[in-house]
Amino acid sequence: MLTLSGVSKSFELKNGSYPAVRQVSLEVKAASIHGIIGPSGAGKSTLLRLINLLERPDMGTVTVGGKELTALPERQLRRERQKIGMIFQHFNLVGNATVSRNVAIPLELAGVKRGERLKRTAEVLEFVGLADKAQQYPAQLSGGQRQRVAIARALANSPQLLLCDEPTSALDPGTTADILGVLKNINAALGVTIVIVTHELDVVRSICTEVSVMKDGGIVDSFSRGEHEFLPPAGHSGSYRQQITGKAGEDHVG
Ligand SMILES: Nc1ncnc2c1ncn2[C@@H]1O[C@H](COP(=O)(O)OP(=O)(O)OP(=O)(O)O)[C@@H](O)[C@H]1O
Repeated sequence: MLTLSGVSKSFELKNGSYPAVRQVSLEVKAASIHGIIGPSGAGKSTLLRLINLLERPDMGTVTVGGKELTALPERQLRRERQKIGMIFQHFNLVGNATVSRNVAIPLELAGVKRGERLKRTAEVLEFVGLADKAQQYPAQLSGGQRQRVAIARALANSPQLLLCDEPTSALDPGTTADILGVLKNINAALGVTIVIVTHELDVVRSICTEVSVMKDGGIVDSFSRGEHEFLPPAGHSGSYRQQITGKAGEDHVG
């Protein structure tokens, strides 16, 4: 579904160049929920932004749904990007637009006609359980409701892939469980592949089917629910794999 091949990204700083992502190759299976975990500064968010080319890789290729995004001219890239939804830790809603308008923005950008836009907006708001909030403004909603609006907006153009950057880090535990339920449902009911960057091991335990561990810009370990059972939190330290599955892993963080 998604293939990264030898992808690298450096940032130019005053005192030289900083390699945030180094030579990452990664295969994300269709209809999986793929978690990317690792310590702060490991390059997780940068890697996620490289998938939809919000950041351009310095090297390597990004292929989504059989199309090599890194080879596309800008216009075609914009069209392909519409098939990739994204949500963020702080929701990134437009404050002076209603819930309904927020959700309709990507449809407007995609050139969808008004009638179809209204229909689709109502559909996705219904899907996330916010049909009754359509005419409210983001400031009138709770954190969990705002993230639901952001999810509805990300789903508006019927994406095949949903990228989630710390989607529950600003939410309390109850609301986190709620939002994870919505993401699980998107994956199960709509078959959308999900890539989720998180530093919360519980998020990985509760919804991910595959896990990549990042450290210093590279992927240092990967494992799946198929090969290991994910355990409830035991509170012990050790590698990320150890904390999630109880089995020794290849990273030695924590
Ligand atoms: N636009 C930028 N310009 C300069 N440096 C950047 C930029 N974006 C990220 N970095 C640096 O790249 C490194 C990786 O950042 P990134 O946000 O990808 O890490 P992360 O694993 O997501 O961390 P966190 O969990 O703290 O969000 C960090 O050292 C960060 O300071």
